[in-house]
Amino acid sequence: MRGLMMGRFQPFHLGHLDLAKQILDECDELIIAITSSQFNYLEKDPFTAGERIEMIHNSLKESSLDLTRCFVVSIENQFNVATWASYLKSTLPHFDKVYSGNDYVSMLLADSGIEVVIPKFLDRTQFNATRIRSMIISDENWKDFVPNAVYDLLTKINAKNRLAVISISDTNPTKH
Ligand SMILES: Nc1ncnc2c1ncn2[C@@H]1O[C@H](COP(=O)(O)OP(=O)(O)OP(=O)(O)O)[C@@H](O)[C@H]1O
Ligand SMILES: NC(=O)c1ccc[n+]([C@@H]2O[C@H](COP(=O)(O)O)[C@@H](O)[C@H]2O)c1
Repeated sequence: MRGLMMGRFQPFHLGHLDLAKQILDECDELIIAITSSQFNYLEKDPFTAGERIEMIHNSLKESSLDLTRCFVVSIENQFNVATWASYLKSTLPHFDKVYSGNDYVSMLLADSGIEVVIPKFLDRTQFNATRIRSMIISDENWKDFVPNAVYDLLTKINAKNRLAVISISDTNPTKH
C-alpha cells in the first residue's frame, strides 16, 4: 500500500513531517510530491523545486525515517484542472490513496475515482508555511516550527534575504 501527500512545501515544516510519519505508520511506502515545481523566487513560492527536495530528503533522514520506503518527487502545476488527476496518475509512481484535508483537492480526486484520506493535522494555526515565511522575514523565532535540517538549509541559502527582496521588489511579477 502506497500513500501520497502533496503540497508546495514553501517551506517543509513540522506539520508536513508529522503527516509523513502518519502515512508511513499506515502505509508501506510514502510518496511526497512537491507541487508547483516550476515556480520559485515568488512571494508564495520562494524556494526552487531542488531546494524543496533537499529540505524534505534531509528532514526524513535526520528523523531516521526509512528512506527506502520514501519517494520525493516534484510535479508542475497544471493549467487544465479537470485533467489534473490523470496527470498525477501518469507522472507519479503508482499510489493507492491520497492524504489531503483540502475539500477542493478531495473533490477533484474523488471525481476521478482516487481514494482520499483526511489526515490529522498538527495545529495549523502555528504549523503553516505562510506564517513561517512571514516569521522568517520579521526575524521572529521560527526555528521551532521546522525540522533542524530545514532551518540549516534556509539559513545557508539566506532565505531571509530572499523573502525580503521578493516582498519589496518592483520587478516581482506577483506585484503587478
Ligand atoms: N499543520 C499541518 N499538519 C499536518 N499536515 C499539514 C499541516 N499543514 C499542511 N499539511 C499538509 O501538507 C500538505 C501541503 O501543504 P502546503 O504545502 O500547502 O502547506 P501549508 O503550510 O498549508 O502552506 P501555505 O501556508 O504556503 O499555503 C497539505 O496537503 C496538508 O494536508
Ligand atoms: N491544477 C493543479 O495543478 C492543481 C490542482 C489542485 C491542487 N494542486 C496542488 O496540489 C496540492 C494539494 O495539496 P492540498 O491537499 O494541501 O491542497 C497543493 O499544493 C495544490 O496547489 C494543483
